Amino acid sequence: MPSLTSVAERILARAKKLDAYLEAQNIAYPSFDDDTLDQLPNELQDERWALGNDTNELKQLSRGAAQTTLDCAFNWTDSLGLRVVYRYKLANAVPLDGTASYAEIAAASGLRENLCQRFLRIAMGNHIFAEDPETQRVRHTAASRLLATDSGLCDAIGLEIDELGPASSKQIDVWEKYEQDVAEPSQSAFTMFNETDKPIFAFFAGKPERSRRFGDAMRYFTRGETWDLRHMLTSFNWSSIDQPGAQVVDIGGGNGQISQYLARRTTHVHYIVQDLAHVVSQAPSQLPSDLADRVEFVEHDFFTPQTMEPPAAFIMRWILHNWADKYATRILQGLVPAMRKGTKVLIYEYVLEDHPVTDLTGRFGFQMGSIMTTTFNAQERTAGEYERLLKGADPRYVVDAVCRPEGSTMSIVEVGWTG
Ligand SMILES: C[S@@+](CC[C@H](N)C(=O)[O-])C[C@H]1O[C@@H](n2cnc3c(N)ncnc32)[C@H](O)[C@@H]1O
Repeated sequence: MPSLTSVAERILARAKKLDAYLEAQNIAYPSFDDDTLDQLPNELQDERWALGNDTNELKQLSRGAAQTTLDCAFNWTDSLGLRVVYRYKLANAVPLDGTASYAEIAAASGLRENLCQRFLRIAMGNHIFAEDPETQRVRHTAASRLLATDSGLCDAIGLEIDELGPASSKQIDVWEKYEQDVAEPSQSAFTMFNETDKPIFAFFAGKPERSRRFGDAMRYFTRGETWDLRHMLTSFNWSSIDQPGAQVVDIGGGNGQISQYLARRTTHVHYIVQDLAHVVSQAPSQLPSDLADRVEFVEHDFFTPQTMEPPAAFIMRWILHNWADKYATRILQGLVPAMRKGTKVLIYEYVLEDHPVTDLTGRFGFQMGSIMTTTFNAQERTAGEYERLLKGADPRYVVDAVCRPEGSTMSIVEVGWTG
């Protein structure tokens, strides 16, 4: 194990690099009032996240085994503080460039003054809001200001703290009531918590605001460079299938976002977006008219066998991770009647590392996995788990490559067919 000093020196070297850039560009050092590190160029953003990872390591080493584990156990109190802030819209009760007393925040939010004070002070422990030591008036920090001004961030936080986090409290009850390999989306922690037997999206059908928040939160989480669809282009050789007459089937393709993107970057391929009737009936109205002859929407339930001629490829983004192995197997078996030698299945998913990850940025996949379990009784998978899933669905499936391009969150599992 490196000495504390050597970890600290790594941190110092990274901090110096960031400071040097800020100084050269005349940008202020970051503070809890002004998150200037967002202005770093892409190549230094990696350095910034590495600084956070090293700092977290030093923090855990210095707090020690017992206290670090207790910190983990006490996380729920921070979550509760943030949930109170979110639910009572306390960020909107403080002027963006001024201050408010606890009594004023209480009057604006409807939360009792003593509760405002107690829970805002919990949030302040994480530099979400600050209190003037003399007047005890509350002002914004960079974080609390974002809660008042960035609706995407607010929805992302709301989904985690007010929807999925509370639902996860039922996870162990689900295993005890059903079985540990429960596969039904209608028997998830989410459904048990919400006292429904409807899977999440059917449940949301009667709840437009929760449904909107879910959609907007997903858009927030998947914005930015590492999610950019351009990574799809470098993770597979599209020119190998871009021939006259070629067809690509976008399984559960929703509004056809992936197919539209690929249609603009390939010349010949015709894209068939398959989805359920209610999606397929709406999606074509959002299709740009210049893509009308390249992208087609067809109703197809992916649990039923394909009846079309073998296409050049099937693509699936964010499909298999929503389903337990039992159902993911059926989805893959549904493709079999349209598989021939040369047909590809391109699974575009987060592919989980097959070892524990301790750095803060790399833990994302495991967090996603917990979300899939709580919500659908599903999971993220490692490359080995995809391989086993495919072989179990049909031994003629073969994993040709797993490619995660530099800078990409997502990977393509490229699957062939031995015939
Ligand atoms: C998480 S979304 C992914 C959408 C799209 N692939 C994308 O990456 O933007 C899952 C999609 O699967 C579709 N879906 C769910 N059950 C389905 C089924 N039985 N047959 C076909 N599509 C289904 C949903 O309507 C939704 O469009």
